[in-house]
Amino acid sequence: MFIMSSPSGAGKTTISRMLLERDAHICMSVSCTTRPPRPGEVDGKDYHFVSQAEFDRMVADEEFLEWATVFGNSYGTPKAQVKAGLKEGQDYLFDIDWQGTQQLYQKLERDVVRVFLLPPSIDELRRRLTGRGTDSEDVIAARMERARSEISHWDGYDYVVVNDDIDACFDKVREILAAERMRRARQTGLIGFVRELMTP
Ligand SMILES: Nc1nc2c(ncn2[C@@H]2O[C@H](COP(=O)(O)OP(=O)(O)O)[C@@H](O)[C@H]2O)c(=O)[nH]1
Ligand SMILES: Nc1ncnc2c1ncn2[C@@H]1O[C@H](COP(=O)(O)OP(=O)(O)O)[C@@H](O)[C@H]1O
Repeated sequence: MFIMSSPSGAGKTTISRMLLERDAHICMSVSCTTRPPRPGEVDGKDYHFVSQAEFDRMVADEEFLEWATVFGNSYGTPKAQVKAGLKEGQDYLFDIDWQGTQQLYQKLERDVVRVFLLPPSIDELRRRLTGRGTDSEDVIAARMERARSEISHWDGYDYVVVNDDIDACFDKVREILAAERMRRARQTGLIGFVRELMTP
């Protein structure tokens, strides 16, 4: 479970898309949200867009691995897809906030890798939010307001990467993923091979 969090606008979505395009072994954990779709967002791909009533039902029926309220909207990770995939060794990418990260870490610590992206500066963060052109000025102001408190949660992550140059940032994220895949505990497929090597 490869989690990427950042203050809104720092570049998680962009880096996630690059990773999904270039790494055939990881797929996205698609969250449910009550926020309305942005232009270009596809239901079932970017998010499952659901009503508040449907979200509340899913919470009551314990269908989420974790869920949280962000910017007044509800977001949650549906259990079913991820649990089944993990069992088969599938890697999942999560674009979730610090609250969700904490919940996943508490439940599934050994399977979790936590990466936090930082913007190179507060001014650049504002430029990116404005440049993205998806939010009104009020929403951007609220996201900027929240950015500082989100950044304060950076100590709940294993890795921190500054997203200045996009390609350099992407390379670093890929290196983290590659190294984490090489952890001995995750290479259970090598057990037979190592035994064979040790056999006199
Ligand atoms: N806890 C949690 N957070 C989520 C989930 N899905 C998205 N988020 C977070 O909700 C925040 C807002 O996401 P979004 O509305 O797509 O705007 P963004 O900040 O521009 O990506 C981001 O910090 C996401 O990482 C989820 O399933 N659970
Ligand atoms: N390294 C970068 N340099 C310049 N612009 C960037 C960079 N990374 C992302 N962006 C742009 O900043 C905006 C916000 O990025 P996005 O990936 O949507 O952020 P998030 O998902 O964290 O809210 C987008 O318009 C994106 O194209």
